[in-house]
Amino acid sequence: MTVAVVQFGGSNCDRDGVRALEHLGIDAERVWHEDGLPADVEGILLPGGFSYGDYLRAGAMAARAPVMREVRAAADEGVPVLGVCNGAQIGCESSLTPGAFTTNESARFQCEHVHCRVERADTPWTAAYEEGEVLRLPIAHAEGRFEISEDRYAQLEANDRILFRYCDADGNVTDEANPNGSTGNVAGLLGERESVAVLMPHPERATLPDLGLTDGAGVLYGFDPSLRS
Ligand SMILES: NC(=O)CC[C@H](N)C(=O)O
Repeated sequence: MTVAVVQFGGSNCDRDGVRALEHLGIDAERVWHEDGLPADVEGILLPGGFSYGDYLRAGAMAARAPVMREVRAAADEGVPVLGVCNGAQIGCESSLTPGAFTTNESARFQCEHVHCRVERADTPWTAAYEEGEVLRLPIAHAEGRFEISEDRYAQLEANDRILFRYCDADGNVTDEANPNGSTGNVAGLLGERESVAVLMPHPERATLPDLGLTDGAGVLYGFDPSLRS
């Protein structure tokens, strides 16, 4: 299993992604977007950062890079694709996942630890957890507010595509526990296939024990569930 961590100009979590994946025993390599995906790619991580300086809208320009056509084709074949933070913004901008990530309610960049509730534990990205489990994860974004029209939100819920919601330490999904004003406290969601997911919190920054938090490792095991203990 080799995961391609796709680096755009301005990505800054690509190395963190590789380190976290390798810590879990998952082979990973950084791939410069202009070089295209390796032919034998088995997983794709769209890492966090500030691709193209977040100009226009965060993720908007990277979403239009030619490599994203390859990412879409791989996703359609069932290759697991995970977008983290700026990667989540790229995922929504390229319609791998519905909705959009826009400016935080605070209109500020927020770098803090939050709680997230696992909404379903029967997907590759969440099978390491219990449904309702509360995770402690870092966020670091200025444009993390998930927005979607009312009817598409209803569809998301009806199709059970919400993976994580911001919550308090006891798992209550409240306005106070919503760090950025996201619709429905949504912190992560699935694409059309369960093998495609995006989330704003950073699982790769909560995997290496030296960093203090390890709750994110379960998400990364989505690339290779056989390694999960
Ligand atoms: N950590 C990141 O990926 C940053 C996300 C994005 N550039 C923002 O500030 O919204």
